[in-house]
Amino acid sequence: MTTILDDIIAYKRREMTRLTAEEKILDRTPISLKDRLDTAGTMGIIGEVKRASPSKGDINIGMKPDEQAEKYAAGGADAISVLTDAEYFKGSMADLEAVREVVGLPLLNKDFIVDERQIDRAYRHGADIILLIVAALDDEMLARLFAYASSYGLECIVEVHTAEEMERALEIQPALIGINNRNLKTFEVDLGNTEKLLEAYGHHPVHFIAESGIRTTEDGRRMRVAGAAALLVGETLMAAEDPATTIRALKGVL
Ligand SMILES: O=C(O)c1ccccc1NCC(=O)[C@H](O)[C@H](O)COP(=O)(O)O
Repeated sequence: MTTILDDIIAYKRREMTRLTAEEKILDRTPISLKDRLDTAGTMGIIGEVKRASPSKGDINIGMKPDEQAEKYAAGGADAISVLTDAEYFKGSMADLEAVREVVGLPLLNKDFIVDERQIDRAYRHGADIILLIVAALDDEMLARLFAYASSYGLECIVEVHTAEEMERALEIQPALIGINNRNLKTFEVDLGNTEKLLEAYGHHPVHFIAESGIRTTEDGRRMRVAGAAALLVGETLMAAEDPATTIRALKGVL
């Protein structure tokens, strides 16, 4: 049986055939999230701009990504994540650009990367960080895309959900590893996943980012105690009346 992740990746491969390779031009230095987390005294927060998702359907289709990101920045977010996939998340590269226009924070192009051309595009549209989902890539492709992103100075959040994926991620020695609490096959969310994986792997010299399902300051505290350096928060901030206050509360969890 195919999963939603299989469907998304198949769609991405088809989408890539419409993207042409462009000359690689290095005309800016990406902003580092790693450097920021190296010196952060509080929990790092990556606020996500998310219009819709496969698990929730429409979240806030009509929101203005630049205004949403400004609210996150006002609350002290350490980075902004923008979902750019159109088919499943109703995002776009225009959303990423709109956010780039208004914030000077590290900017994550959150998409399902299977091809170098997506990395060219991320850099051109102002991203500082890309996401590499271990479950979507074989070892050779993971290493190749990681090296290609690094050649632009882009950082990678290497995303894992299982111990096996963690082992594969550590092989390429990334500075940032995202642990997804959402099972992308079943959509089940379990914060215990970050706790379990950090108990086994938290000693590695990596900034671990707890992703998905963070709703309350108690959730944030759990992730901090487990050893997470940062939280990636989407739906909770999209639903918050005052996202800046929610971010301040999450930053202060310990
Ligand atoms: O959010 C989904 O439904 C989803 C489904 C399939 C693949 C990826 C998905 N989400 C991407 C993410 O990683 C989350 O948007 C991110 O971690 C924030 O999660 P949340 O705070 O629960 O919105």
